[in-house]
Amino acid sequence: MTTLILPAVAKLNLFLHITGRRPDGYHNLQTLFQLLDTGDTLSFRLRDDKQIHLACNNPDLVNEQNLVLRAARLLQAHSNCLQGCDIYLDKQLPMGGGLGGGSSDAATTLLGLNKLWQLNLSIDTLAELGLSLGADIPLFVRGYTAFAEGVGEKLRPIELEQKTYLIVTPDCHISTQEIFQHPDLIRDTTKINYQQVLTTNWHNDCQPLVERLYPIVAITLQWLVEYATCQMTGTGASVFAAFPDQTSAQHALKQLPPSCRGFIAKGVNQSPVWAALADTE
Ligand SMILES: C[C@@](CO)(OP(=O)(O)O)[C@H](O)COP(=O)(O)OP(=O)(O)OC[C@H]1O[C@@H](n2ccc(N)nc2=O)[C@H](O)[C@@H]1O
Ligand SMILES: Nc1ncnc2c1ncn2[C@@H]1O[C@H](COP(=O)(O)OP(=O)(O)O)[C@@H](O)[C@H]1O
Repeated sequence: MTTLILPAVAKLNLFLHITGRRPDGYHNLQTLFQLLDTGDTLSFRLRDDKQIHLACNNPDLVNEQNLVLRAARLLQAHSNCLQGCDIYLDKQLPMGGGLGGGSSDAATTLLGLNKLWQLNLSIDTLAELGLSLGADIPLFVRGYTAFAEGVGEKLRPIELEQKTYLIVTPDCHISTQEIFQHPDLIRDTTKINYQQVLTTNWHNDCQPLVERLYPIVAITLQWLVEYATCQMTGTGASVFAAFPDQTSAQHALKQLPPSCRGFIAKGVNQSPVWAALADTE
């Protein structure tokens, strides 16, 4: 096998509870990660030399900070691999929107190159490598909808109804770091256990602060709530609502405020990257 084309799907945080702050400044959280069926696509082509090249439909994303390149270089160094690759990233997901696109791209890169370079590293090892690059990456490496604790790396799979979601991203960029460092962030929510996940009050502790700092997010939620119960994902700026079917989601999407991007996606219990990897066997 010398080429591989794999999806890198988005996630939603159906709830995001912040339960404390660790000595290293990171926050302990409890979150319900819902994987979606929609996202970016990555193509990998094997090289016989050690070079790793990235191309992308958005040229601004071609730089050493891109999580795809960082993941590829980390894996190559970790495994002392003598091969390289050409990677093409077809970027479709809004960036910095709380949808985990960058993390998902990184996870798909780890999974894809583990296969292409025939490294046979375990999923635990790939998840650990991923965690050193970002808190959300283990989720996408493991590839199942999950209840998460710790910084989001302690994952327990959970089967959820596969609902249709409308995801709306207002035109603003929110830094995850800014929100976590803010003195007014709610960081003392009572912990729940796995048995309480489906019955607890689903909310996002970052949402009140983000609505205050970025009024465009509050306005977007006010627009969406006219159609369905809605919430913010991650540290924003994207918001989402579940709809009973595709038609009603389409109806709301057609009325989207001009400054927003929106798309419809289905919740899935397993990441499509696993089916795509299985197809290559
Ligand atoms: C909170 C979540 C929920 O999904 O938000 P989104 O990024 O998706 O919006 C994620 O776990 C974010 O994951 P990720 O975006 O990978 O965060 P990282 O790069 O690891 O961290 C960015 C910065 O946020 C802060 N941070 C992040 C995660 C965490 N549990 N506590 C923190 O305090 C740290 O200051 C860190 O330097
Ligand atoms: N492949 C990538 N796709 C998107 N963003 C990336 C990528 N690599 C690095 N980044 C950086 O990571 C930041 C967060 O990206 P993303 O994962 O899309 O958002 P979030 O963490 O809010 O869900 C972006 O603002 C960008 O600077």
